[in-house]
Amino acid sequence: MEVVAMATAVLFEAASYALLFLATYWLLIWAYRLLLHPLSRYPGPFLAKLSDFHVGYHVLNQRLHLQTFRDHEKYGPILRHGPNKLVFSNTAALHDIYLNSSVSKSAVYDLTRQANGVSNVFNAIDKNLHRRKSRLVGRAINERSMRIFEPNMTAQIDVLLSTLLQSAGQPLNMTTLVKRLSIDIVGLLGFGYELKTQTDERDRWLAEGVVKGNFRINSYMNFPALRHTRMDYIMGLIAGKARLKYGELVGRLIRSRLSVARDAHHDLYASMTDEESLDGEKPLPQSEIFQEAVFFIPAGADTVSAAICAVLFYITRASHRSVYDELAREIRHTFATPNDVSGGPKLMACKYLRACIDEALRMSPPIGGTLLREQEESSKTNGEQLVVDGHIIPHGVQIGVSIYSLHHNKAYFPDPFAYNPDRWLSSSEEQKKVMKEAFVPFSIGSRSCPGKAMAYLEMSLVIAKLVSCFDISAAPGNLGLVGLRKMQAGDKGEEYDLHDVFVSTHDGPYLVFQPRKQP
Ligand code: HEM
Repeated sequence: MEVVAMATAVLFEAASYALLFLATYWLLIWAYRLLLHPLSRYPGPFLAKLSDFHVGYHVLNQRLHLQTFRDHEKYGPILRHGPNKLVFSNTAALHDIYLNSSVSKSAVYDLTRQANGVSNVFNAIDKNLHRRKSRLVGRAINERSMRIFEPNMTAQIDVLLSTLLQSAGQPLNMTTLVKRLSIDIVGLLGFGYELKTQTDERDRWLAEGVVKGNFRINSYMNFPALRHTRMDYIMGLIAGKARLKYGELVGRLIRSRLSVARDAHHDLYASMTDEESLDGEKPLPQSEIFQEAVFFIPAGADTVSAAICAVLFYITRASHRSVYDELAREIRHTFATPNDVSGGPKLMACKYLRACIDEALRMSPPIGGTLLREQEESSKTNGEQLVVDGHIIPHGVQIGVSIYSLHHNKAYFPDPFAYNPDRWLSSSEEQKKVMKEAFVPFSIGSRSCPGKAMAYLEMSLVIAKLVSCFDISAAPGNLGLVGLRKMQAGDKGEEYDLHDVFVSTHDGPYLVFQPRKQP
């Protein structure tokens, strides 16, 4: 009995010492981060100075882009947003970070790799590896390739139009329909595969699966502790079933692609193995090519669908009636029927359409978070100094510009919460220059989006065809409010509600489509 009591007392004492040690350890770390850390003089939320919990909480809430904006409003253009992280909201920092050859993607991108460890163009941090992948992927989705791919895209958009014709007069959730459309398009682009989620139920779960996958990687990137603790297990469970299904689907896509000739489709696989494109280089191993094709699903589907739904949301708000009328006038004047809408000089000349798209991308950027970067290893070892917006950045500090905050910075975009396509057309040349410099939905520099040409083509074709084919209005009653963000006191205007999971996800708008009489 006595031995048990003694052992319990010893254990109790050991546990107390361990707790005391842990408490002292964390107190010292927090005191260091608060008072002595090289970033201690930078303003930011108290909790963010001590730990990643501030950012982690808002990441799990899918509202980090909005919180970062609010923190900028409170603390100014330079924000300490983690013990070792600085976030900016101005163009000087944008250039110093993203156009700087001594800066690379942050090591947090490593956390987005698949279990097999193979990297893709998005998470390849090594510059040489990235350059090679980027050249090959870029060729598959540049403007030239898009001209060849356009008939596939148009055929899918026509499926959407026929769905809308069949349900004319009913309120329809555009998030559901546009996500299916954009997934079907990237399936064709990546693998030459007809997923047919617009017309067939089988793979419709993919839309939700992509969101879960994005949520997981975004949580890891912003709150890396999740990756290294048992939380990973919980996150795995959240994404678990979807991940298995995803693996099964990818296997099916690859088997189907390999069962036909290389040039049977104009897709990423054909482009990346084309001798002319390779220009004497060795092709990437098949596993890597398919890794790129798989990445097209989150990269090319949810981004474009967020943008299209945002445009549809803004142009159908009652307060934007004049925007809708002007857009309809331009499209219907340029194209006699929906079938006449195609890529090329006429579509490019639709300046108001482009302004409507750009204004939606500004207010509701599909990737609105902070793309984290850090000083290159080689630059550190050469003893070079990294200077951002006049600040010397200590080695190892994570840096980035919050795209949502930049796009809502009053210094560049007066009245930032007003959806005003005209700002892109009728502002002074000087003001246009200021806005263009601060408008970065596709990011800038060597890691900017190679899918920009495809995205503009898809967004323009969808909006132009819809406006040409239908009279569109917001659904009546409460359904018409789905997608409207609850604004904070002081935010004027109406904004499309995006949930930040790296690539944003969304719901609504619910719209009603009335077919127009065609000539
Ligand atoms: C409106 C639509 C789109 C937006 C707003 C957008 C935005 C972006 C942004 C901000 C990045 C940089 C991410 C980072 O630095 O971590 C990026 C990267 C990328 N995007 Fe897009 N994107 C769009 C559409 C597309 C499409 C249609 C594709 C192709 C199917 C695509 C393929 C990629 C790829 C492959 C990367 C990685 C590039 C690299 O790291 O070198 N994107 N995109």
